[in-house]
Amino acid sequence: MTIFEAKNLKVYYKTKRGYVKAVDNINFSIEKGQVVGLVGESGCGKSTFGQGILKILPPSTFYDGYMSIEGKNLVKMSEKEIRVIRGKKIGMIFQDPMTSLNPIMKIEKIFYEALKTHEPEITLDEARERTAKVLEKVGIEPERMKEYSFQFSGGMRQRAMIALSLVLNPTLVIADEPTTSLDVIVQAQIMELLGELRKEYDMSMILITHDLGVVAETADKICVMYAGHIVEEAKSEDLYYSPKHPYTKLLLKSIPNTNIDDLSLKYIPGSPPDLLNPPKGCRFAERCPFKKRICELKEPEVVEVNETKVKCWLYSEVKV
Ligand SMILES: Nc1ncnc2c1ncn2[C@@H]1O[C@H](COP(=O)(O)OP(=O)(O)OP(=O)(O)O)[C@@H](O)[C@H]1O
Repeated sequence: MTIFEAKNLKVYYKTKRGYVKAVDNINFSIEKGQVVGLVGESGCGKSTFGQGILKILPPSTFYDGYMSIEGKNLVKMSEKEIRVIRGKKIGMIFQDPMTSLNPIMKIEKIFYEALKTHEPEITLDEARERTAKVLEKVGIEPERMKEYSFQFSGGMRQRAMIALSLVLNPTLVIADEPTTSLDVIVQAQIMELLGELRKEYDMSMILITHDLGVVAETADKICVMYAGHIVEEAKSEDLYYSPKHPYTKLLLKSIPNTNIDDLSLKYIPGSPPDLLNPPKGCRFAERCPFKKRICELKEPEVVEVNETKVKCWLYSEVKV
């Protein structure tokens, strides 16, 4: 069952110099219980997509196309309507836990406030009970709800934010770089926790990261974003073992490994195009080692190759 989908979705920032086309005509879907990784270099539009789903971007942001949660069109929803969805239907986990965990409120108060927004009748005792349960699930002793988030370690704070995103039992959770600020060991623990919770709650999760290595084990499907477009969409193992788009291939090569003898390329030369004025052809053409003439002239369509969707002229039937 499809939980969330986007069709020809555009999310543009309005600036004095024009529109920044951060999410430009993307198609995306996520099924119940599925984890979808959204990966790509910094600035490719991942966070814009994640935050655009919840419409927590500046009020001047332009939305067009279609996106829906359980069939309800979010593009057309008013701020009042979307407030009912935020937290309750769609939860969000940010890179910096302080975005959600107000440092001057005790943990229990933060959870109480979140619950009250959607369940105004809830009592403090009921909220405490629900908070205790969900804190336990993420490995935090319930008594610690009496503390402030600054008394927690980085990993614990991240766990508390995950608990906060789960307390309303949302259908979809969007996790935006949930482990970037943590050390490698804690990073692995948090990823493991997210994997366990996803099974237990049968929730769908969009996992946003610049690091393909992070989503390797957790995601069922991976979407690779480049300059506002999704350029490849494939099952995780297909993406790793049989990448199609030249950008995905380079991205995989740039994953750091522990082999000190391997001094091969660890970054992709060049930089992404300006999204105020993106090129009319393929947006990756300028950096692509396999560039053909058509690539700079015309935007490629998305084609399906062995169940992988790829937006690249190399796979097109059209001979040029
Ligand atoms: N408020 C804003 N106004 C104008 N442009 C913006 C705004 N926020 C982001 N952008 C631009 O939109 C594009 C996409 O940014 P976004 O943060 O979504 O990328 P990202 O892939 O999530 O990168 P990162 O991993 O660095 O967060 C970038 O070109 C960025 O400069």
